[in-house]
Amino acid sequence: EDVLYDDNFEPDSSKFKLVVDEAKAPRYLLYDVNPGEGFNLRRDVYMRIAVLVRNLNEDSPWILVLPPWGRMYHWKSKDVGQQIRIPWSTFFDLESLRRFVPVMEFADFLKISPSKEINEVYYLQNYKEGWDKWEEKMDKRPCIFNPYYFDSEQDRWHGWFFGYEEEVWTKKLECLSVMGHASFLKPFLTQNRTARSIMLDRAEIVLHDRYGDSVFWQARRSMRFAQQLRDIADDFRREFLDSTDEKDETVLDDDWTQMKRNHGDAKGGPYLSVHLRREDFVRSRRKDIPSLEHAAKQIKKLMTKLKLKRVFIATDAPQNEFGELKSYLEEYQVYRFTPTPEVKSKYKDGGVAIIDQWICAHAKYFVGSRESTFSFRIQDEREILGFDPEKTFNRLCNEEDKECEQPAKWKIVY
Ligand SMILES: C[C@@H]1O[C@H](OP(=O)(O)OP(=O)(O)OC[C@H]2O[C@@H](n3cnc4c(=O)[nH]c(N)nc43)[C@H](O)[C@@H]2O)[C@@H](O)[C@H](O)[C@@H]1O
Repeated sequence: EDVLYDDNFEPDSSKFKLVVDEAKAPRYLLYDVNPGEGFNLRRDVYMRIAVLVRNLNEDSPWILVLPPWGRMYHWKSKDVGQQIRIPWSTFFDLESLRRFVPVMEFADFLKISPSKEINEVYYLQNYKEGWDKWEEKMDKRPCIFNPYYFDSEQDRWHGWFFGYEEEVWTKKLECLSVMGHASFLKPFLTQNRTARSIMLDRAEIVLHDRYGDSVFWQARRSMRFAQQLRDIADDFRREFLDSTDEKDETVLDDDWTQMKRNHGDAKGGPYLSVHLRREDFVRSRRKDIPSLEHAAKQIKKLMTKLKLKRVFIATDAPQNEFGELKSYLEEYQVYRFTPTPEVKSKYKDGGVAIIDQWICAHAKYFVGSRESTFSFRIQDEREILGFDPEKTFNRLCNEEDKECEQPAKWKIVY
């Protein structure tokens, strides 16, 4: 059964900054991440793969196929229907992504591959025996764990495939033990000339090529949130927090490639923003997560120091915990974003998380939670907007943690 690719399909290629060799048909790189990982770690994995695909495009055209969002452990809302097969355009601005690397939605990939086959799937894994010395290497190995299942009648492998498990399949599945950076896979991918579409599952196994360099930041800057979500967050800022881009000096350039800010350019709105990570972190990071009362104490101290009246709380806490926190902060105006049923059903838990992040990104001062990638992504956003790092790289501490070491300052590089 041949895979019928439409070679003329170019997803809005006018925006590509990359020179795509017209003579060669593009190839497709797909990826997925360990099901246990949350939204913001997945965004980090996207960056690793986007840098790889950009690197691949230096030699021949490759398109990164965006893995639909879903089946996320933290996305628990029951009132919004099943949270699977969510396209990237719900959350991100595809035009911005395409200024860094050619991307297409998985649903569009399926349209141009009617047989619904992904030619080859490589399930990445660590080395079973562990390692003494870190060195870049990869080897085909027996699978340590294999979540795919084989249909011997049809000679096909099936698996989750982003919620398309009924339709999508592959003939070839292999496990690859890898220790290395994302672009270490480049020779493996380019020397394989037969497969038009290749998927890397468990892509979080590979590392960033160069964490924190200018290419890393280009990938990060390209991940602009969808306009519709930014609009909802901006309306909330205007209505409740006396915050607009003009006043706060956070106006965005339309094209991120043209945008360059110095630290301190952004002033931010007259409120403190807090990312208070609760839920599973309360149990799994007992030493880091403060009690609600102690969180309130730290918030009060900041409010006094910064002479602010308003505080915005982004949190995954249930409403009763939020109520408790609020009760300790009676002298202040305490806000939480609560979506209307329409917004919730349209944008779901992921969209609400983004709205929270965008509001946090625009405050005069931000304080987050230790080792939460949700807080990290807010920090990067503030670096892009041009805040003073002192007003960004802060965290709440547990009452027992007397040192209260503050987060590393990963400053933007252009
Ligand atoms: C246990 C670990 O937790 C790690 O979580 P961590 O880094 O905080 O951050 P995330 O990877 O984003 O996962 C946390 C999820 O919880 C929800 N959430 C957390 N904080 C907020 C908030 O302030 N507002 C809203 N609206 N939602 C929030 C949201 O769905 C978010 O994607 C994962 O990345 C790891 O993969 C792993 O699962």
